[in-house]
Amino acid sequence: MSQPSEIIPNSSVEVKTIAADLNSLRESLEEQVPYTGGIHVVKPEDLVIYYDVDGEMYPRRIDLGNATEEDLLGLAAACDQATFGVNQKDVLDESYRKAGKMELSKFAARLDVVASGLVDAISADILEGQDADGDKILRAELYKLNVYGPDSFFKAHKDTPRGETMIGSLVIIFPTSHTGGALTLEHGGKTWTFDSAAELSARAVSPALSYVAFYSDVTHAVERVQTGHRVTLTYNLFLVDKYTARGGVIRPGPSPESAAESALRKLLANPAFLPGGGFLAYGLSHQYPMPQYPIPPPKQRKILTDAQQKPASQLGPVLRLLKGSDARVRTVSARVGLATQVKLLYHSGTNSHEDGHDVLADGPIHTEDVHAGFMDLLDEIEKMGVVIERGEERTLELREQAGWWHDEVPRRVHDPVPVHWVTKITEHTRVHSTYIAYGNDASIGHVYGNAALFAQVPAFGQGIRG
Ligand SMILES: O=C(O)CCC(=O)C(=O)O
Ligand SMILES: [Fe+2]
Repeated sequence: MSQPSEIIPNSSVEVKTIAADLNSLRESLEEQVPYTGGIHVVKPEDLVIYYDVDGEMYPRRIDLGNATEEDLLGLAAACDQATFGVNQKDVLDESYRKAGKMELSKFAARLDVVASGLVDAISADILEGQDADGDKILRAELYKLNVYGPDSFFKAHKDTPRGETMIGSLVIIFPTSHTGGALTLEHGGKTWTFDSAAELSARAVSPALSYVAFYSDVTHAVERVQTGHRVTLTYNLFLVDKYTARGGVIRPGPSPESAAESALRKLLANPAFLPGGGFLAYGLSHQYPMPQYPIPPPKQRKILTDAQQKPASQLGPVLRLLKGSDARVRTVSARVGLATQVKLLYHSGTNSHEDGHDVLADGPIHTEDVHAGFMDLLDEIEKMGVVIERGEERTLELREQAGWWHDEVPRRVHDPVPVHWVTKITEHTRVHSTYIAYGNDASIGHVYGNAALFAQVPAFGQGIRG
């Protein structure tokens, strides 16, 4: 068995430097904590809520800075039972979520998250990785009031995205006396706990409330409340254009992305790095909604020109919505003069992973053309995109997934474009297509394209490397 040439170590100093620089780029992009939380000092009147009670003519007033047990029981009694979303339906299931909820039409909160500085406080963290001079700000829209009495909880879930530009959620926890009800968050295999009750009682600042904001793709749960009442307001967070946003606040100062930027500049200045050009590739660390792809009927497709058929823009909305370290890739790349694009990575191999190629496409594969089975599908995949080199990192990864490997015998001759995977491909954001697979019987086969970020690097001596 001989190893494929691409993973034979080359002892030249240049190659070592490339590995070290790729490593600093990778480390600088390491996943940040996907939430932010703390205590926010407010004015006494910010803790006041007016709410309707069925059958009563006038609203009631509750001061959540000084609420008695009786006041809180009154608020809890005015709530409906909280539901949660399953397959676009609201479901009531007390084994999954036990809490009271009040719709926007039934209450008015004095708290103004923009004026009180809370949106500013979370923006620096939630917009981390976005371009400091960028034109995006956060808008918080009040969504609901919840009351978690004794034994209330909400099991692990992700919040339903409301609209294309929703980036996360903000939860405000009022300083009512309670224990338990910590929020646990999970992302990328790591978990965090934010115990707002403990935070509030540990800090003797008053009046103050506790807040936590997290990205939409973060799984979270509210642990059982042991005593007292945990009263919250939840807000949906949208990423909006600074110039068109109503009443927004511009995020504070630039956050330096300098480590990533200098590693990238050093790579580009190195003549041995992608000498003939290629791609820097980054797996997405967050999840994004993928647009739905209507497949044009065959007759209409015949008369479309190539340019009209070009589906590159279909992935454009994902690029605009990038969060956290994904956004940082785009920002840092732009600073050094590299444009990034979201593309789909298809693999034209069989289950052994070792054969076949990595293929980059600007849109989902047109599987409706595939009628002759699996090999025809592989052809179709290779025709519709750019075949890229595996590179050392990805070859090792595929080999690990397969659990074994053998000599690589390419199925066809190609001219693969060199690529360096800075961070591993993920399966958070993928497009799924079906095709008709012929075996003993015709059946439906499935093929996935995983979205990732790609920066096209010019050949040494050209463009920004000139
Ligand atoms: O109350 C919290 O901390 C989180 C509530 C929540 O996850 C939700 O309402 O979707
Ligand atoms: Fe939630």
